[in-house]
Amino acid sequence: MNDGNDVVKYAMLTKRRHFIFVTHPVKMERSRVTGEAPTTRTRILLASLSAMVAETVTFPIDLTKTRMQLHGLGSASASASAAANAHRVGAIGVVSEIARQEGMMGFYKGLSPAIIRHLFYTPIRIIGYENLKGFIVRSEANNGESLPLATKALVGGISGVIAQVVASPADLVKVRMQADGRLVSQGLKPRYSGPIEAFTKILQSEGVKGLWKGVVPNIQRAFLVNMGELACYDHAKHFVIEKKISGDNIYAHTLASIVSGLASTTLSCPADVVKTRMMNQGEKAVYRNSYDCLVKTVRFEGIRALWKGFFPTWARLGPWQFVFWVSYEKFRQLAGGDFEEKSVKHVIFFHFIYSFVFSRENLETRSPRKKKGPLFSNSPLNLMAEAGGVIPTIDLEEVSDKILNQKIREASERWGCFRVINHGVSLSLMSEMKKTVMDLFERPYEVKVRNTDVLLGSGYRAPNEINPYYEALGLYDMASPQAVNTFCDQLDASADQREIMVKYAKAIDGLAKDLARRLAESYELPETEFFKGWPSQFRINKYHFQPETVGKLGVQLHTDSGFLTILQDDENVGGLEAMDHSSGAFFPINPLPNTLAINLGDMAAIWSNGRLCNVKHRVQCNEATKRFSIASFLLGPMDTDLEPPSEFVDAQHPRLYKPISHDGIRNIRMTTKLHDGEALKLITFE
Ligand SMILES: O=C(O)CCC(=O)C(=O)O
Ligand SMILES: [Fe+2]
Repeated sequence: MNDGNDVVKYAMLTKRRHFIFVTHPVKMERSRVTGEAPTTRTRILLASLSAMVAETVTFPIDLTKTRMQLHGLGSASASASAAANAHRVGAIGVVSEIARQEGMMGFYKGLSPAIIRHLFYTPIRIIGYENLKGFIVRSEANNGESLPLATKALVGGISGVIAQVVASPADLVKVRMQADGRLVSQGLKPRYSGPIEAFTKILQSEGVKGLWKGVVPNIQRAFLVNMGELACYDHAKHFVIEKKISGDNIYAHTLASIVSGLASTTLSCPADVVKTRMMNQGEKAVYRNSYDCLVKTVRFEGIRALWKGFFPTWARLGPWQFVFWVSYEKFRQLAGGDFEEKSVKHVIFFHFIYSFVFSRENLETRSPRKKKGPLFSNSPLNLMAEAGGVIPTIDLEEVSDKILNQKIREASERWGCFRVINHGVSLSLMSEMKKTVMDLFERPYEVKVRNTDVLLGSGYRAPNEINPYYEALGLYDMASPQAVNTFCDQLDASADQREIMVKYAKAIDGLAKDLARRLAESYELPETEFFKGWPSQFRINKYHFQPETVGKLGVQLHTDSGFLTILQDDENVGGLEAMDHSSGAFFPINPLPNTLAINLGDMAAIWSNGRLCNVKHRVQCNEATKRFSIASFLLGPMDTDLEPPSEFVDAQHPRLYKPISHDGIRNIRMTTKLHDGEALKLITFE
């Protein structure tokens, strides 16, 4: 069964009548033993089968990784706080949780879309590589000479690119179905019933072009991965055989696959880092393009930053390549004999079973959180948060302090934001304050500019070119009655307004400190007044939303730099959105009268050694109505460096951030323009 293809022509037959992978010097002639070699069609099927085996064997690793992210347990791309949480439960905890709650089959949810993708991607790149190489060898004058590694690398890269372009729709279907799985895990309805429906729906709603969304970063990665994988496997294998380290057997295949796993991880890691950063930078572009991102990452964080997340990537690529190559070689051996006909049929049968019969069983169709999980149990608080995609609401009059503290901690770790009711700030004070705020913005420009900065950016901000709909007034430090009075003087506030301001500042400051203390208590820390002497900043915001601003951003995606923010958001006009740090999805923080919204900021992530989530949020214009909000920030130590209490640091939770004051973190944010929490990456320990 030889279709005379080029690889076959130059491949080497071993004594056991099978071909080893691709061409090689010295023994380049065609075999005279049988002439039997797997045809292109057979090799496509064998590569598919091997990819299925590799995907099936290593899928649990991927699933564990995804689950860790869902738990907010971090990965290369998740936030630093998530990464820190990862230490707490870790991969072993997640694995045993899946096994306990869902049994062995729990490890294989979502396998089908992942396999479908490989049924396109892997055979194309493997057979593409083999055939393309055979073609080059044939056209070379020195027929029979080995190709240099660089040529192999190029051929590997090109094959990967072609495969990725063809497999892109399948890749998209896989990604969408996995995202669907997350919807299901949050109690929401999935969008697609299986891969076929996903494909047709994407085609209908997004057109043919929609099927190739995100193809560019993916082909960049495919180039690097395949350059590493195909060329290094090929080269390493022949090296091992030629140097007689091993014969052409499982040992050679194992050694070569280890080399290829390491090489492809090393090559693709920087691309992953750049891709993640580009994708996470939101509307306010920090990096102009991938190259700029690469340069800035190296400049600010050193060259090693490009290999952040090496281990999680390798943990998947390494075993995958090992299983793939060893099975592919084995199947090829078998295909040389009588096995072939039968195996082809088996492969087709397996394709069918895997791809379509199990296709509905996509990732996370049963929520891992339906039962009690170690990190984030399904307390009513959390179910509420997840079912409607709204942040948790916590009643501060909860009878049990212990339960209340626990709720505050859970919400702060998982979401980094929550609403509080029965917070002790009276409704009348809140509405008087709102009226005062609206009135202060009515002052003429000459008056408003008297509200000068104490700290950079603490005073008046007029609408400007970059942000024409946003205006703010503010003061530092709101815990000081004198500073509040100065602010009132600047703005010609009436005696009544002054009184309201002072009362409001006192109430909010008390609440902020109460919440901070409760957090410390929830971790059973001996030092619960850790925030003593920390200043607070106060800012009132006015959004000049108009019909033409609908859909635009009033405030860009950012984290608050301080420890904790209390926000009296507009009770009538929505638009505030927070990002779920584990999925990257935005969810609205809808207005809820008589409540306050709480955000955790950068200082909280530093203090807790990454446990608390510095939530990313933004304000979007949804309607053409003016919006007002009143934000109070408990900042952090001004001129002493903040370090996590020793309880947050141990062997499993190594120290994440270098000690820094609030002023320090603010300066980094200002100079690097990283306002979305990414500045913390610049102070991490390697
Ligand atoms: O206006 C809002 O609702 C949010 C404002 C905000 O995020 C901030 O001032 O830091
Ligand atoms: Fe904010």
